[in-house]
Amino acid sequence: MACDETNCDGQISHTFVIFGASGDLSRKKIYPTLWLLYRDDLLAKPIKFCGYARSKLTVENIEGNCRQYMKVQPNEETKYEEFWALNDYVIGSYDNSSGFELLNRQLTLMENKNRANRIFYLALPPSVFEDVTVNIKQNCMSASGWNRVIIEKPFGRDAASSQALSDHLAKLFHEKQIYRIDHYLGKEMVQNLMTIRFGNKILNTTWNRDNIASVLITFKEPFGTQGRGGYFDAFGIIRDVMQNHLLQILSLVAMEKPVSCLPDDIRDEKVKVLKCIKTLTLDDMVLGQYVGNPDGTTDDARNGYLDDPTVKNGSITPTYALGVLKINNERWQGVSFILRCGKALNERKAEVRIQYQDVPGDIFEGSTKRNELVIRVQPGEAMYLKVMTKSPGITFDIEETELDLTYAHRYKDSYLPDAYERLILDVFSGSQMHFVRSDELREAWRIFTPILHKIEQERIQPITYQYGSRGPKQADVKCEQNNFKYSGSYKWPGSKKNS
Ligand SMILES: NC(=O)C1=CN([C@@H]2O[C@H](COP(=O)(O)OP(=O)(O)OC[C@H]3O[C@@H](n4cnc5c(N)ncnc54)[C@H](OP(=O)(O)O)[C@@H]3O)[C@@H](O)[C@H]2O)C=CC1
Ligand SMILES: O=C1O[C@H](COP(=O)(O)O)[C@@H](O)[C@H](O)[C@H]1O
Repeated sequence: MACDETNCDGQISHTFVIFGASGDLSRKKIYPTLWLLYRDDLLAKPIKFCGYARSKLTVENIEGNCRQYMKVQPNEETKYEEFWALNDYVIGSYDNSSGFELLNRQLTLMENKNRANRIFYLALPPSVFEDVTVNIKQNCMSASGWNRVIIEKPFGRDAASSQALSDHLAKLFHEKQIYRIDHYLGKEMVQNLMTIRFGNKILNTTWNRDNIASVLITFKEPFGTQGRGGYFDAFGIIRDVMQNHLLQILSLVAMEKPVSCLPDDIRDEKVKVLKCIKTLTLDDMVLGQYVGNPDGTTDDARNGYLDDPTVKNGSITPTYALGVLKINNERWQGVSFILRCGKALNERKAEVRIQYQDVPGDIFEGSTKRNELVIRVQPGEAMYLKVMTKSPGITFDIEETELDLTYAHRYKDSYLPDAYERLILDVFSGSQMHFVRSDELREAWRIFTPILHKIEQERIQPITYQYGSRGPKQADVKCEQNNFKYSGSYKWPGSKKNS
């Protein structure tokens, strides 16, 4: 009898198959994550791993490719060898069933004819998703255990292509078998958003249009395409970061309280809030593209986006985008949710900034500043609330300070696993809480598709900004117009920016 998602527990072996085992993602993320989970005894046992790709490689070659990304302490060498001894590799193409038949024979051998659960990780470009999933379904499904398929973004490039992919997958697998990874959902502070909101009366009761002026959600990276702009140029920053990572954060910040912490209760609320968001228009956006900084100290910094030889001549693909989203519901009407993301900026940072309204009836002669709750996703997980206080000593002056929860101080001995570690473990345990459901995806594309088409069809020129800068100045203006105030007065001891 074939197993569904619920009737196959008990003593059973597990096999993790990595499609695209020769590639960048596998080398940098998937194998290193599997090793860490294995090292920490977090994976179900017995377990085997099997890579699959077109390249003529061996397990030893794959280990060599991954080595620099594998965190191995000197006393872990024996276990590390044990891990690789559980690995196998099959060579085959993605569009031809013979490779998959061979893979299935190999998996059956590895599983020693035991009952087995299988996880298939597609670390592959989207161009081969369809062929590979059809071939998995036809040739590689375990008949004696459950089967789960992990898919990496991009999940399409607009509403129609994403729907086509969803329809294709739905013909092959149940939604319960499909794990669409958005790795931001595996980050500590993103997972913390639900607790911050619904576990704190003091925050939860102020979490609305009566108290909050604006919400700013930011992603910044301090490097450009580094000569690998080919993929990026076909997608751009809106598809690469805003439509998925930032919108996922927004939905967790803005959704109503779910009826429970069960995955589908949470995802139901995320879908509901996304449905309240109107599609974006050009007026809601600022688009940018970086140019080289002649004084830059590296080649990457001296080169602009268009200098990357893998980027099309005259490309208008944005490398920076700001979008203002409005949520038309009772809680949020009138509050701007500003999403900003960019490459080749001045720093690496991902954060959520909840800016409260000005104090009404101010008695401090205009010297109060807005409260701001900052949830810093990276680098250095932290949450701090900017508050006003009387300056210490013989004075009645007031000043800004903070209630500060810096993880590196408060949770010195805690291990914060990488997003992929959490998410892959979730797949083993069958929790889809931190994965994207097909209706969430549909809503996300509904919001962004019209503006993406307009930018591309009308060739909307992005504003240029210099590599290493904060992005186009127009972005700050748009923030101000949407009730985000930057006072520039906040001081954080030891911060270079403010010293
Ligand atoms: N626990 C901790 O580790 C804590 C650390 N700090 C540190 O203190 C420093 C300052 O705190 P922060 O919360 O950033 O406060 P700021 O008030 O200095 O910055 C607030 C926001 O304004 C943006 N900004 C900067 N310049 C301008 C400008 N000219 N016009 C409009 N917006 C601007 C900032 O960066 P941008 O727009 O470029 O993204 C940021 O989003 C940070 O480095 C922070 O990490 C503070 C508290 C606790
Ligand atoms: O999904 C993506 O995310 C990375 C940034 O991930 P992070 O965990 O390092 O913040 C980004 O570089 C890439 O362009 C994008 O596709």
